[in-house]
Amino acid sequence: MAGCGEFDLIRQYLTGLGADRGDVTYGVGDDAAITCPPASMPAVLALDTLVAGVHFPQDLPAAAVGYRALAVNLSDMAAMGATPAWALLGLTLPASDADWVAAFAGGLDRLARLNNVAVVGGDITRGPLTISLQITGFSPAPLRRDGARPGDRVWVSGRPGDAAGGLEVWQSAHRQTPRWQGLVRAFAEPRPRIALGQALRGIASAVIDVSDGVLADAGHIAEASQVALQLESTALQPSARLRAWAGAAAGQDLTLAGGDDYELLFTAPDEAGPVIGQVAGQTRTPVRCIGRVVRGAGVDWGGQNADAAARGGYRHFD
Ligand SMILES: Nc1ncnc2c1ncn2[C@@H]1O[C@H](COP(=O)(O)OP(=O)(O)O)[C@@H](O)[C@H]1O
Ligand SMILES: Cc1ncc(C[n+]2csc(CCOP(=O)(O)OP(=O)(O)O)c2C)c(N)n1
Ligand SMILES: [Mg+2]
Repeated sequence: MAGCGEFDLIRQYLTGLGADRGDVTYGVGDDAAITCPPASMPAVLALDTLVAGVHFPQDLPAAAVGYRALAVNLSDMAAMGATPAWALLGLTLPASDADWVAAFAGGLDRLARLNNVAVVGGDITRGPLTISLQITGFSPAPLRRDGARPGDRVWVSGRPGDAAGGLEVWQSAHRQTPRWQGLVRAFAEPRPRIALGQALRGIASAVIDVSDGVLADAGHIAEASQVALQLESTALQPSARLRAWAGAAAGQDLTLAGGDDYELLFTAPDEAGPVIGQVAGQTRTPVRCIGRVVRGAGVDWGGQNADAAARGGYRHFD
């Protein structure tokens, strides 16, 4: 790709991505970005890395890769009840492919603008295709995963399992089949639940985003909060479209342990039920009550200990 060295790529495709924010004094172009954090507001910081072949198929369209790189980080902001502000982008590319970078930047830019996030800097290197994105947000009262109490109800947004089903569709001969495009979109374009996360401040006792699978991430709340989560089998059934794709049994497994959902799993006191219903309406986010918090440890699903099943959740080194 003639004329497309590192600095050309940065100048042409990676400068000024996302929203124009008044609190960015200096973005791309110097050794570091300069921003102005709001006075005495807690900052919330996260970083997630996507590796080709591990977090997304090598041949996923570049725009979807850019979108997902930000979406998974926005999901961490959502789980903390934070408002995202600034992102740093670490891009490792096997070759200087200007078309790929342009499409990648387009997908990232679209979601960044929708969420008022400015990409203020980053780094670009040669190597196996990998995207690392660091995000900073702010929250007057960040939510955590360690506050679940016995008696609380457990809730989840959206339809866990659809994204893992969508990845299966993409990796099959049915990638383009119109009938399965809803599942493919659930994987390629997850909708980070930023509005829901912010609205849950002062309501939820614990929140986590579901990246590894519902059972595995429920286990993280249980462990951090030193409680047990009892999940109802009837409330965690595969969606109709996932059942149509995968069948009942495999659809159930994907729902519990597929991962890649980027939905919010949260707990809240029993009496918060009506206000959670209002929040769901106001933020236009489907939420369902899927169980309750009790004394003890671990996760149980439909009366069975789900710790073994949760190990089906994604682990990089097992
Ligand atoms: N290389 C690392 N160095 C320091 N902290 C890390 C590292 N990797 C992960 N963590 C921290 O471990 C915690 C769990 O990380 P992770 O499982 O990736 O969370 P999430 O699913 O929310 O992305 C987070 O607080 C994260 O910041
Ligand atoms: C090609 C491909 N294979 C498998 C998966 C499934 N997968 C890979 S990583 C992962 C879990 C989430 O990744 P992780 O790095 O643990 O994210 P984090 O919890 O840090 O947000 C899942 C479900 C995928 N997304 N893409
Ligand atoms: Mg992570």
